[in-house]
Amino acid sequence: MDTRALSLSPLILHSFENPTCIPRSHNNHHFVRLFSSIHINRVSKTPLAIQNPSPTIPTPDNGKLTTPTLKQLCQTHVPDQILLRMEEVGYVMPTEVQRQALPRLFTGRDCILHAQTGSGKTLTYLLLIYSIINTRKSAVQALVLVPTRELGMQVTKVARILAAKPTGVEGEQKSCTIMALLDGGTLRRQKTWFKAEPPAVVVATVGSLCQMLERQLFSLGTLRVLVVDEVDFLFNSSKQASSLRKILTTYSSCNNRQTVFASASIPHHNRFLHDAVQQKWTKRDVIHIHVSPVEPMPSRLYHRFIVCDTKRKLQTLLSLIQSDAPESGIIFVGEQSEKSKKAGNAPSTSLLIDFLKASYHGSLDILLLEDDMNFNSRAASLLEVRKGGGYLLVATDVAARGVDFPEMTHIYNFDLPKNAIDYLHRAGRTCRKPFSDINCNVTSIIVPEERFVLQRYENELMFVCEELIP
Ligand SMILES: Nc1ncnc2c1ncn2[C@@H]1O[C@H](COP(=O)(O)OP(=O)(O)OP(=O)(O)O)[C@@H](O)[C@H]1O
Repeated sequence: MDTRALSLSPLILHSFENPTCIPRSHNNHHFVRLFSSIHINRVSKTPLAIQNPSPTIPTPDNGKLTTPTLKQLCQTHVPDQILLRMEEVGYVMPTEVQRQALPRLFTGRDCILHAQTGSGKTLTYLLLIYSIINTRKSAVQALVLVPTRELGMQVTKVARILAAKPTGVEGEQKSCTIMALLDGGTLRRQKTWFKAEPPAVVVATVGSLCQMLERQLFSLGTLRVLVVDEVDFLFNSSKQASSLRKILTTYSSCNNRQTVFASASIPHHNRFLHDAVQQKWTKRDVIHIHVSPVEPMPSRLYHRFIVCDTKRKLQTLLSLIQSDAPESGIIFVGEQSEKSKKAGNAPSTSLLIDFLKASYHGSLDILLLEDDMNFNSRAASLLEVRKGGGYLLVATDVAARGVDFPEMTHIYNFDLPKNAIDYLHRAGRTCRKPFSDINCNVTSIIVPEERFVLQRYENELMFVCEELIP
């Protein structure tokens, strides 16, 4: 998968329009900033090189141009109660994706939201949802599709935080109801809820939603906004892709709804845009908002690797943790193969947990999150993580997509991810505080034969990995 060729295409078009701006190096930060806000209408193949696409507004006192606050960006679109709440929980200035996307989303255009991990895509689409739904109407008006239960719980939580009544606001205004319809939940309660009064917003995993739709427990006929988060992951999943297609075309129509696809990675995005229109998943004038196309990972993220032989990997990891002294860290481990399971071997996650419990004497708690755990144990691990206080989370890629761990400072790839996209999402569990200047680290522990694999990821994602000498 050559992600680089595709993510560079906007640059090539822009450089063509402005021959004096052709960059010398893709790692040049000035260049990255200069080109961070280019938009291309790929369907009509019309390059729209917009340097500053969202409004800058004059301040009343001195007439200088300044960046609008989130509230100013949303003011005439999102209800005041949500805006008050948004500021109350600390969302004051927009992140780059919010600044670029919100004015366009409020015009009703379908959109592909393509921006770095931790850049604030969730708040972007939730503000769109709140700008559209009518809380007095008793119907499902917005649907957010997510790949995992963990991400669904997180999105539901943020949506409910925003919908809660702001402090000091009196009155009986009806607040927005948000239902989580996620794998591993019991659908009985949701069935009763649907019958009594349908929620305005549903956050769902594809499997659970389809079960409800197939049993005709509700329909998507009243849908006004459909968001597909981690869209590339969902379309890549053999279990979920065909159901997702059905939701996009059979159960609902793109003419009745505004559709948003979001992810930090949309490989072959030109092709995806083309397909989205052809298959009628979106309307023809869908826009692609691509923030930082030449810097797909946050610039505060430092990438390192250390080479050792397989037998020394555990000891090397321990030495790294001791010298880094992370506030919190995730140790990513590959999933156990079916062959290894059949042979009765213990999974690497268990071996690692046992090793750390025996050899690590620091202050961090050691936790586990993997696919094979039941949903309750997974939720318990996440709850511990969210309490804060410092932990080392041993995890498979179930923790790599979308999950927000704001306090995370270090990622360790005990096993290399399978591809560059997985590297990007694992790395993206750090550097998740917009406007912070704290640097974070991703360290891969590799055997000599894996150096070329990591090199390939560096080329595809355009980052430099520094070697640590043991
Ligand atoms: N305007 C803002 N001001 C302050 N914090 C923000 C703002 N917008 C988002 N955040 C915070 O930034 C963090 C990352 O946001 P979010 O989870 O939406 O990232 P994302 O773009 O969806 O990342 P990923 O691609 O990894 O899913 C969250 O902790 C969120 O609360």
